[in-house]
Amino acid sequence: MLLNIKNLTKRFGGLTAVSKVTFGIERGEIIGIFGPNGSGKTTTLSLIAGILKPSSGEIIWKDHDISALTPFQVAQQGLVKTFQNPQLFPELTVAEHMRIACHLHVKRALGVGRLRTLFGKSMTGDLENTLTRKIDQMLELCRLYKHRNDEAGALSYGGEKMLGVAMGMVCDPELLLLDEPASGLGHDEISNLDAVLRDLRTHGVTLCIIDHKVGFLGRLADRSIALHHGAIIASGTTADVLANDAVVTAYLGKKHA
Ligand SMILES: Nc1ncnc2c1ncn2[C@@H]1O[C@H](COP(=O)(O)OP(=O)(O)OP(=O)(O)O)[C@@H](O)[C@H]1O
Repeated sequence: MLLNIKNLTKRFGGLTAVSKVTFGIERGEIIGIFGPNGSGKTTTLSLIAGILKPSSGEIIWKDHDISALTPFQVAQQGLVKTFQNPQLFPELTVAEHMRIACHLHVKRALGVGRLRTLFGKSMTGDLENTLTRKIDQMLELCRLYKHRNDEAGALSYGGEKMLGVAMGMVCDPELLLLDEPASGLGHDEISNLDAVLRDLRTHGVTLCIIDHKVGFLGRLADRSIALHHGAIIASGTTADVLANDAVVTAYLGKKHA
């Protein structure tokens, strides 16, 4: 098991946002997390990414408990979270954002030792060229290469969200945690996202995805969990979870096509 979450609990004062959540993720899987607004999805991902600290429970990554690590230390271990709405600089280009993600997340936070791991032994030659190659590769993967010299302010909303994914990918995650990557996207943008995420998996990345879009995540995720009031109410194959009576009642409100 790549990641093992055991009895994960997060309380904000008197509110229990995440309650004894237990699930695992195998390498190469795409895991979906469903649930109505306020059910604890983002809090769960933020706990895994080290952005929040659990009130109790364990987050075991390759046999080590990472629940006390900082977000940078968690990223160093290979777990990276993207944000629902990435905060971009409108006047900087797509490539410049990627460079910021490289330098901030990789060079400064993760250290030169990690850079060597990322870019291989040849890195000692020309770091700039290596970084540029890495950035171009990730922009190609995320279908953003043709926009590399465009200012972020000129991107569509879908392009902005995809840049957030690309910036996460340049940190070379083993597990990418995606917070509502399809929210606000149109049909064509969702098809594009679907294709990109499948390519990321082929590229060797394990994915854990929150989304409200049942059709999108239903097609993509191998397995899913459904949360309600912070607790898991169903888990299993995505088709089984979406057909589960408790999920239909709590989340979907009615049977879906
Ligand atoms: N920092 C915080 N302080 C206090 N309460 C919080 C905090 N963050 C989240 N909550 C509460 O915890 C509960 C779970 O929130 P969370 O954002 O994890 O839900 P969600 O399932 O991601 O919802 P959505 O689909 O609307 O994004 C909600 O009741 C929310 O108001």
